[in-house]
Amino acid sequence: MLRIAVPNKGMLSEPSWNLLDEAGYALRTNARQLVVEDPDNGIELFYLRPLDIAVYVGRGTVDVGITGRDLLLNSGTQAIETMPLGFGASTFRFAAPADSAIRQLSDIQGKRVASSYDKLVGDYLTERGIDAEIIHLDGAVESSVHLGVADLIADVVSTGTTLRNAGLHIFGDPILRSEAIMIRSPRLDEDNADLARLMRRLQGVLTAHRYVLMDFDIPVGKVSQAVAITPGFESPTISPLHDSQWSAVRVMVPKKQVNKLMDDLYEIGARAIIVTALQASRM
Ligand SMILES: Nc1ncnc2c1ncn2[C@@H]1O[C@H](COP(=O)(O)OP(=O)(O)OP(=O)(O)O)[C@@H](O)[C@H]1O
Ligand SMILES: O=P(O)(O)OC[C@H]1O[C@H](OP(=O)(O)OP(=O)(O)O)[C@H](O)[C@@H]1O
Ligand SMILES: [Mg+2]
Repeated sequence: MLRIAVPNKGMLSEPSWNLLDEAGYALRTNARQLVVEDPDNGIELFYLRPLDIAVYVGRGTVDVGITGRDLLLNSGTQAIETMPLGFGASTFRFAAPADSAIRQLSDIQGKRVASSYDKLVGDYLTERGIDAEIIHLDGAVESSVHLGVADLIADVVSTGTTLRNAGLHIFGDPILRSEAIMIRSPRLDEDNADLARLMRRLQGVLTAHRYVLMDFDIPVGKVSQAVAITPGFESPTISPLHDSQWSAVRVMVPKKQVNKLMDDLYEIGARAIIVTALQASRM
């Protein structure tokens, strides 16, 4: 059985549960359950603190886990990033008060930096030859400057609302671009069959979210032009219509491009263009 660690709370928890649910795995039925066995699907789910997941996976006591790239790097463990999961995108940034003299990386020298991600920030500064004091805080890091325990912060930024509310301004390059990822234990072979099946299932869900099925009719002489507009994953399905002058095309297209593609296809003569949502997929 494949042992999977999943966040039990925090920003990444609900999207993780939804992803596993859509991939057909059994979830816990109450918030006090710590482990769920799903023998029919060959997995065991462990609900763990997001911060701890890379520790378990890095030591190989759990085979794979869902976490954030920032949490993985901050853990300093041997767990290996395996695939991005399409949610939980954020950047990790330095920020200081608008009126502060701290405006670029070199200004951090000798200052106090508050963060929940000590190792990530410490490594970043050390690699750049900057010596600063890292003040560890568990959360609400944005309040630390106002409250006088730090001169600047390094924290997760998504919309930037929390920073704005705290009167802080981002400076310098992003320390990291993070998102939710799947990680695997260094003890688990890259081509392990159970891991490959899990990844195919998750990839199938992500594809069903990102792609739609498009059908349209097109004059036979325009098929090549149409296929150039919508090449699909491998190759579109082309079927004959009763009227021998026309073909029917079925192809998968990225959801975000649907309207532009319909415009382009219409202009070359496609008609009866229909778009259908995907319920599930296995690519
Ligand atoms: N606003 C956000 N938008 C996107 N991702 C976020 C956001 N806040 C935190 N994350 C991501 O969530 C992960 C941190 O999860 P964790 O559960 O420790 O913190 P949290 O979601 O802030 O929960 P809490 O602080 O309530 O315990 C990191 O990978 C981080 O990048
Ligand atoms: O850029 P924004 O969209 O405002 O989001 C970023 C904020 O979200 C997270 O905080 P969370 O709510 O998890 O609280 P915490 O600081 O206590 O972890 C993160 O730590 C930032 O504070
Ligand atoms: Mg948080």
